[in-house]
Amino acid sequence: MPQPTPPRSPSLPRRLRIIGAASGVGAQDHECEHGPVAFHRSQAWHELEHHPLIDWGETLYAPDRPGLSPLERIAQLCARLADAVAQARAAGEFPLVLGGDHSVAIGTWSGVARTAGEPLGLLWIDAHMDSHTPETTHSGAIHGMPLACLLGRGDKRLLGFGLPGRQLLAAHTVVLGPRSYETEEAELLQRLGVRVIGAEEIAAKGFAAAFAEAVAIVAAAPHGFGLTLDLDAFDPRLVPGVGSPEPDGLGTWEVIEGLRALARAPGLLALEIVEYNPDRDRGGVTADLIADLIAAVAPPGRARG
Ligand SMILES: NC(=[NH2+])NCCC[C@H](N)C(=O)O
Repeated sequence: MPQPTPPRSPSLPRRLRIIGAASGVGAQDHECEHGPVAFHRSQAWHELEHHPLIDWGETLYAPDRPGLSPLERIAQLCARLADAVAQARAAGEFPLVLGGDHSVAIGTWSGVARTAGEPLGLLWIDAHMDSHTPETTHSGAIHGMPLACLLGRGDKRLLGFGLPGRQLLAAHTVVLGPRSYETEEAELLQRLGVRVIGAEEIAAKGFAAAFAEAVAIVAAAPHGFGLTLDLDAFDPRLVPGVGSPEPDGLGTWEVIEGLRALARAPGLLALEIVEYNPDRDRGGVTADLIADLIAAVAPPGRARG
């Protein structure tokens, strides 16, 4: 049985285990629940699955029993997801969670923090801030709340999957790319001391400089860090298959290049890609991008053929 990888060792090479988290119930429109299965069936995955160091572990679903509220369904999925991610890490593998709406981040990063034993750094790349609490949300949608939960603020039923209290160190958490948010969530992040590098600041200094600054902050977390990438961070003209498209956004190449560099950073513990909505995809371009993002962090390996 391989031993867990110590957090500060270089991230690569390690086997990458993909865990699908098929939740749509955190959003107003549930279409993202089809994301993991659609990607698993796509031509893009078909080409990637021959990679000798990438495996599809399993796909988890939000339970669908009558009488369960959306929050209870998300809580049950996140509990199982946290365990699956922790198991992958205990087996010495690198977990890559594919969502599903962004509420699944509660499970992913709770599982990673639990195995690290201490709160983490996290780079949150997104068009939104996802930092509402039940008291401040305008929509009631739980995919608008996961970052607040991971910082220890939110409904108690969503806070118990990892470390007691918080899963993240606010001082080593960065939100990169937001261009659609409400005042209350921006205020919470500011109060907690989370660095937010919004779309305007990125436009002013360039993506490469903004990304480098973000990585320097999160990678300085003493017990490791993660990356969660909401596909709606990209410009929907390039990446249409997302749950909550917002005008403008990041280019694809700059982020792929950034991920390539990040994959070599010591301390990167896991990766998450969320909000894939296959219903809105056009000609598979979003699935192709997901495959490119996975390939960017995968260890180099010869194809099994
Ligand atoms: N993961 C996402 N797509 N989040 C969108 C959140 C949008 C809005 N701020 C809300 O709370 O409803």
